[in-house]
Amino acid sequence: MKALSLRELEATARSLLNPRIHDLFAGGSDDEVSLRANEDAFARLGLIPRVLRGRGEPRLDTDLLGCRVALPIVIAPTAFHRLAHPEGERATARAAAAAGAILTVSMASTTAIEELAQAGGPLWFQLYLQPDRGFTEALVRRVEAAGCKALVVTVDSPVFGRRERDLRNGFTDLPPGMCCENMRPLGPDGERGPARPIAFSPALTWEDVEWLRRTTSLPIALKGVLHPADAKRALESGVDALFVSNHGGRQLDTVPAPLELLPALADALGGRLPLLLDGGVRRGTDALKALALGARAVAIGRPVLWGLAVGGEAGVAHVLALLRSELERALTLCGCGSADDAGPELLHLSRLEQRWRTS
Ligand SMILES: Cc1cc2nc3c(=O)[nH]c(=O)nc-3n(C[C@H](O)[C@H](O)[C@H](O)COP(=O)(O)O)c2cc1C
Ligand SMILES: CCCCC(=O)C(=O)O
Repeated sequence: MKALSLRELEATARSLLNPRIHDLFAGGSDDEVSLRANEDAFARLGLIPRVLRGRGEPRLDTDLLGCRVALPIVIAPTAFHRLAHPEGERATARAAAAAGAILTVSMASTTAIEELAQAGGPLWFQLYLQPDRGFTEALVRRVEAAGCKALVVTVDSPVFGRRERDLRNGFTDLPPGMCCENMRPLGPDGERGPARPIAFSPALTWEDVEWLRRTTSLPIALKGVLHPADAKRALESGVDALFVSNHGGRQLDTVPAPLELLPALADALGGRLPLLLDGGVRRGTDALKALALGARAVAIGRPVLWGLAVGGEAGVAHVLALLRSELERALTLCGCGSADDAGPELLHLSRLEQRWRTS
């Protein structure tokens, strides 16, 4: 029986997964305050529909960083898909391609980027800038050659978050036979060396982003920019988009939900950069709320892992199909013909917030 919602799918995945793997996917850092905040923020924000607008069937297709996509829902980068299903990222890539959705391939993907490109769908590649610029540049060339359409540079990880579930469970490394395939340097004959560990560096600066800007002509999105002052700084570095994200509550704990930070970031940027949002998106109404507050698209992390765990490619296809139909229904119920029709007037802001936003 197919799950009727992402919540049902999550429960099924939990019953199927090894508890250590489930915790690795589900967990957040420290007290998991941010993890809980992400979903709560959507539940707390109400929608007030418009009626009798006659907009017909809503359209979901849009442009994201030069890619024409069938829906404003992107697959966020998540590590280690082969821990969820033997076909791992290959299954995810096929489901994304069939749905016309972008897959953001994690730097910690357990499948090589060249294999994922064979699925034929649009791919973005997530990068942790490595202190070894030579390695980073070689990886950028590799993902360019594989046909990736953008780089998503994660900037919220100057050090890895402390995930107490993994410490308790003793999860330290991938099992034998699995590694971060894109961390294996390619030799001159195309043979792959042993995988390097991913470095998380507190020494990175905007200059490193500007170096990357000079090094590639691919569009660059920065993932994990949350402060309006950093959003403005990002404009100067020549990047093309921002992911408003607290890394699914896995890095700095007690960071508010991205949904709550979105309005201030949208105000600071005044439309000069497209914003994507991830963290806690589990329903079409969640996606609609983010779009109404100014996001161009949302991204989903854990739901894809639940889909993979339950049904491999078909499971991920089901996740995308559920969210797609829920978003269509939510737009229709709000009297919107597309995301362009969805603005903050659909949101039930408290009196206090209304006063703040109009002052
Ligand atoms: C198991 C797991 C692995 C992740 N791996 C990465 C990663 O390799 N790189 C990255 O930038 N973000 C990573 N993230 C964060 C996601 O890209 C995304 O920000 C987050 O999962 C969104 O929240 P959601 O899971 O509530 O949808 C990971 C998240 C999870 C749950
Ligand atoms: C070395 C793997 C990094 C994955 C990651 O970013 C996460 O688990 O949140």
